Amino acid sequence: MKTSIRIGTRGSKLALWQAHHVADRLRSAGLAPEIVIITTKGDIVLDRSLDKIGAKGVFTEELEEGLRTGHVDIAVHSAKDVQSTIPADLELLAFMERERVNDVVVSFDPDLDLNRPDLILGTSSTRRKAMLRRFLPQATAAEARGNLQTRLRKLEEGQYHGLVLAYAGVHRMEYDGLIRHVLPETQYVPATGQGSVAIECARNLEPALKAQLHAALDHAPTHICLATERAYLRTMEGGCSIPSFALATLVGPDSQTVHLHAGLISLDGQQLLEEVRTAPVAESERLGTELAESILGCGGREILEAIRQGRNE
Ligand SMILES: NCc1[nH]cc(CCC(=O)O)c1CC(=O)O
Repeated sequence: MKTSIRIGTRGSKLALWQAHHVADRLRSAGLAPEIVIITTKGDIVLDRSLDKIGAKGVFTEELEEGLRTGHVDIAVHSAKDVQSTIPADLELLAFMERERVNDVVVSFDPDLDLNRPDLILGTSSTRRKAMLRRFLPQATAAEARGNLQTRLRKLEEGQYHGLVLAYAGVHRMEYDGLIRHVLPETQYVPATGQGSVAIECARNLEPALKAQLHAALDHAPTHICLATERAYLRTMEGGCSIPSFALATLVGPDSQTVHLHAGLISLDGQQLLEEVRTAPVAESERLGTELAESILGCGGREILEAIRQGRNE
């Protein structure tokens, strides 16, 4: 069996951190990893917000093409950026152990007060914008696209008082010193997959190699949680640009119960639909699907329809 593994990744600093994290694990498992940088549409189109370029797969398509042609053996993604349904000839082989899931506010102002009346917070996520409108109605949510470094430069230039970002990315880039507030995950529920790294491969990759990669990279509890959240997202039919959220955790004496907190918020923050349900681990995907069906049936469909109509104007 071959031991050299070509790892496909985007070229951003965060993506490269993740690819190196994978490479380290593979080396420990006796494999010889090599990192191959592949540029995606999401890296090139920086002047429009994600919901306008059609967020579906903007960070993944070119990587997936590399898996098909055999140019790379595996592709590394932030799990949050992976579409809810992936092409039939590809599979998600592993989810790596999840980081703290929270959103955080970073700022150069050590005393940043989230309740100041003129607060401007930068974010590019529809979920975060909607949540800010609801939970911090006095604040202005301003568009902040680009990679972490670009956003921090805009922050430094004074375009915002703070940025709302995933703890995971901030921590991986070693900007922990700028974290002023950790937003509670029970209120600012994170996006599906936030904080985990996903490994994708072609279905027809050599089975023994797949097994070895899975053993080296997969974290079983994270995998269960992500499968639950992804089943939720798939049923929500939205991709990453709709303001849905889902956080699964394992609870109970033997971590044999999945606890799912998920929902949908209207863009103006006025309507928040959320539910908490639990199920045995063996029924985790059904839990995700059923919770999504419940949200859709209790007004979620109308929220999604309103968002779609707004976008098409
Ligand atoms: N959509 C961009 C993106 N994709 C993954 C992360 C951070 C790492 C993670 O959530 O795993 C980020 C930046 C952010 O949301 O602040």
